[in-house]
Amino acid sequence: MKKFILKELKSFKCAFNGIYLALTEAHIIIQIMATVLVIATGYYQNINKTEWLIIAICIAMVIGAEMMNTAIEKTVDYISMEQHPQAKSIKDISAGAVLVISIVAAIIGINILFL
Ligand SMILES: Nc1ncnc2c1ncn2[C@@H]1O[C@H](COP(=O)(O)OP(=O)(O)OP(=O)(O)O)[C@@H](O)[C@H]1O
Repeated sequence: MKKFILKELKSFKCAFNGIYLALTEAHIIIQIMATVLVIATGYYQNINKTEWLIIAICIAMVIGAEMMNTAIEKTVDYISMEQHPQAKSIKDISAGAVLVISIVAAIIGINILFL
């Protein structure tokens, strides 16, 4: 049991290190700045509990997707820095996934905060 708990704690430590590493990435820093703006606007507009929860899901989806995208980009670059159509497809699809989530999050955010 003790071994299991120690292993879980180590996994948590690695995951927190992942968050720390992500915070050094330009795209993530921009997402964090956007998040601060959204939260400030939420307070200003005095949105209700349900709206805060929906906003929280959107923020987590966008930042989580951006972190996954960064991990995929780093994996591709780690395997090879060589230019290759397959590497381009992988990175473009991954970036496209972030875009899809960001567009939906923006539509939801605009509806809750401004309409
Ligand atoms: N090895 C590669 N082979 C072919 N095309 C690539 C390759 N690496 C990147 N690209 C193309 O360049 C684009 C930008 O790649 P890059 O790795 O610079 O990502 P980015 O979105 O600019 O993120 P970051 O600024 O974090 O590096 C990719 O979406 C892809 O179209």
